[in-house]
Amino acid sequence: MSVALCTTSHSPLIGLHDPPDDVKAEVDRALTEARGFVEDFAPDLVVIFAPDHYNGFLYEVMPSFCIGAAATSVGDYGLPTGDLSVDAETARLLAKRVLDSGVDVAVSEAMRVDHGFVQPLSFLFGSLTSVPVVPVFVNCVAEPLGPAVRSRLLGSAIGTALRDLGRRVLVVGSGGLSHDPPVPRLAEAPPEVAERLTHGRSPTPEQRRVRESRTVAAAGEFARGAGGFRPLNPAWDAEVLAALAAGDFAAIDGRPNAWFTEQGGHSAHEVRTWIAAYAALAASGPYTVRSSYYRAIPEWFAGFATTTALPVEAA
Ligand SMILES: O=C(O)CCc1cccc(O)c1O
Ligand SMILES: [Fe+2]
Repeated sequence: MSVALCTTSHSPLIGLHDPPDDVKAEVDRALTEARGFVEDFAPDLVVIFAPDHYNGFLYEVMPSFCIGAAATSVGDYGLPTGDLSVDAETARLLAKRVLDSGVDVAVSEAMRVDHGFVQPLSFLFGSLTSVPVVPVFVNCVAEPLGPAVRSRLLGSAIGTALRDLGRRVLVVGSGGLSHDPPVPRLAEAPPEVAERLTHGRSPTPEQRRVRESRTVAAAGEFARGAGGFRPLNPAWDAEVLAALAAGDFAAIDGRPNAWFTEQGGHSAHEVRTWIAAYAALAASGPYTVRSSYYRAIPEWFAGFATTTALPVEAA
């Protein structure tokens, strides 16, 4: 078996509210390089760790982690709808192995996923059905959150199980780094928003359109330095990227959730998906980062990074 990694920030504002052409071209080059890396590796299985933004996972039941044995895209922000080509048998096997390791992962036979999963999959593979995939949801926004170290243990358990599969597995992490876009929070939500965070899994197209145009408007304000949003934090982003590149999980394991929120903003918890993906890679031994791109892109409301990595002996 062999394993490779690609982690990338996502932003539904890509294509809807773009930065200047030179920045867009620079990101396009970085993403094209990542796609080339994935094509060269030619995975026969993709394990993707990604968050959700109250589209597929709501407070009706909010697991910390969930492995999907079937999954459908809700098609938020104009992204493709429809089923992912989930490798159900492998998903169920990985869930069993994760549970055996002592991490209480939930399972779903009907998972719904949003741009957190769909954007990297569409970008890296051109469709949701090009490669067999195991989707792994990591709760990164719905408080209360467990400690970040649990995502490392989840990733580590999955990486250990992957070693026995005899497959070519690409692990993907989707999200981060520092960013604090206007995702509602239950503790501060007025009743109608709390209702939506709990039960609102089927918004009308009009409700979706209104919500998404609010995100675009907020990104416009943020890019102009208005709106009172928490700034991006390139120094913190660099610190996290360096720790992951070095396999220095100890630098992150002991951090309280407040560290992520204070340094990177509420959505910075999305780096849990990167921690899980890097831990899955680390289960196959020492690794080396092959490419690492970073730029703070306020138009996309994101400290935006994309990395690729391989085990040392394969690099
Ligand atoms: O509409 C939402 O719920 C949030 C959208 C969103 C915006 C910027 C960066 C992200 O990672 C992200 O998810
Ligand atoms: Fe996100």
